[in-house]
Amino acid sequence: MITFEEAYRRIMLNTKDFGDEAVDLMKSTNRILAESIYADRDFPPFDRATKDGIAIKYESFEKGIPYFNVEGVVSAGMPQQKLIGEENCLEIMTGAVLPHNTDTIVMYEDIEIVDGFASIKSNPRKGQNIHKKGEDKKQGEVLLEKGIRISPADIGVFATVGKVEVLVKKLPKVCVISTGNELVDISETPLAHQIRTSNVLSLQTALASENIHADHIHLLDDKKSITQKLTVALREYDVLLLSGGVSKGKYDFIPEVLDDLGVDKVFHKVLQRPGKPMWFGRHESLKTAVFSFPGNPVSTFANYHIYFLPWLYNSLGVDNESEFVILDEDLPNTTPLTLFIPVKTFWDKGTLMARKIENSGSGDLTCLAYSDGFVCLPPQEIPYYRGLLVPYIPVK
Ligand SMILES: Nc1nc2c(c(=O)[nH]1)N[C@H]1C(S)=C(S)[C@@H](COP(=O)(O)OP(=O)(O)OC[C@H]3O[C@@H](n4cnc5c(N)ncnc54)[C@H](O)[C@@H]3O)O[C@H]1N2
Ligand code: MOO
Ligand SMILES: [Mg+2]
Repeated sequence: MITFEEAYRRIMLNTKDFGDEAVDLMKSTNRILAESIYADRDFPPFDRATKDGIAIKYESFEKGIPYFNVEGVVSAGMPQQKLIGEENCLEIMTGAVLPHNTDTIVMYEDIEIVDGFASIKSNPRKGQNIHKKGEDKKQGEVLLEKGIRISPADIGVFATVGKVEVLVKKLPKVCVISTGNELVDISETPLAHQIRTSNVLSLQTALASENIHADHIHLLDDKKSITQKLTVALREYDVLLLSGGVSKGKYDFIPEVLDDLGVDKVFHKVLQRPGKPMWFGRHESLKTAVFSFPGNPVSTFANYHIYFLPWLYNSLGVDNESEFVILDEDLPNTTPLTLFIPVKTFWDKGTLMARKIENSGSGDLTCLAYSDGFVCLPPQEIPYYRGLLVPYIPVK
């Protein structure tokens, strides 16, 4: 059986670029930007008033002129105006273009206007209250780098440069597949020997937060129908995420059927808990990636985060930054397995700490609802002790 590190390495050797696509900017949040965004003009594009007040020529103030004749009012949205008399002023509003022949703005709070004449009560500085053309960015400068995850703030940048559509990384077409005769729909009342399906709903929801709207197929424990449905699914999707039917049981047909259908096994079973019977493979000609997660709910959920998400991010060209937390208690690992322990994190004096969520094993799905990630503890003779920094896989 291979180690977790080896399984992870093999998964990362099988990532795939799904190409790029143009999408409406309003639908691009959380997608990965596939082009760099440049300033189409200087920012700001003109000398912009930053205060409501009057625009003057500073030289006139320096000369000691006591009253400035108000020539008119300039508002945002007006083309550039001109101060005619150098010793006069123009009232100006925030966002307006600085008029010709002016170089300084004095805000209303620092002036008094009586009968069309403004007097200045403060001591203005030459050039004050003006956001200079090109001060933020020059035309042609990179505003956003290719490869970032698009945030609402980035939408504002797209809008300001007129990017109605942006190029983003294409997402894979994903199908989540549940298996098992014991599973019934959530709308049904299960009989004593049945349970409601839950794993695939968690997976679909997790995928939705990656902007992936996955289809769902259910497979009964019957080899013939599994073969038929997987034959179609392998052709229709880029990625299959299966849950269950992958262990040693008499009805765990998945590895066998995948093999029959020509999916090349990259590995089956990993020295880890939960999630040991994990199977991963790829169909050479169809290029479908198959993640077959062990059916116990914690195993499916953990392995989605441990293997699938890093694979997805890598395929999309996103940096997969490692995260760490500090243990709030001693956690030994005397097994030969890498343990992924569900934890609840909390901040303590600026440090992110993690405390184990007690659970009765990988069938205990309620523990997932109380945790917000897994700590990763590879086999080690001495116990992991309180205060130690350990790798952390946040649940997304
Ligand atoms: N002889 C052995 N038995 C088992 C081993 C082993 O190494 N040798 N491994 C155990 C481990 S670890 C796990 S994890 C499970 C994995 O089993 P399968 O992948 O074959 O999954 P199933 O048998 O189909 O189901 C297991 C368990 O999970 C429940 N389940 C499955 N799908 C769903 C779903 N969509 N929603 C909710 N719950 C689901 C299912 O009802 C079972 O209770 O094998 C151990 N056995
Ligand atoms: O890995 Mo199983 O996931 O231990 O129950
Ligand atoms: Mg089984």
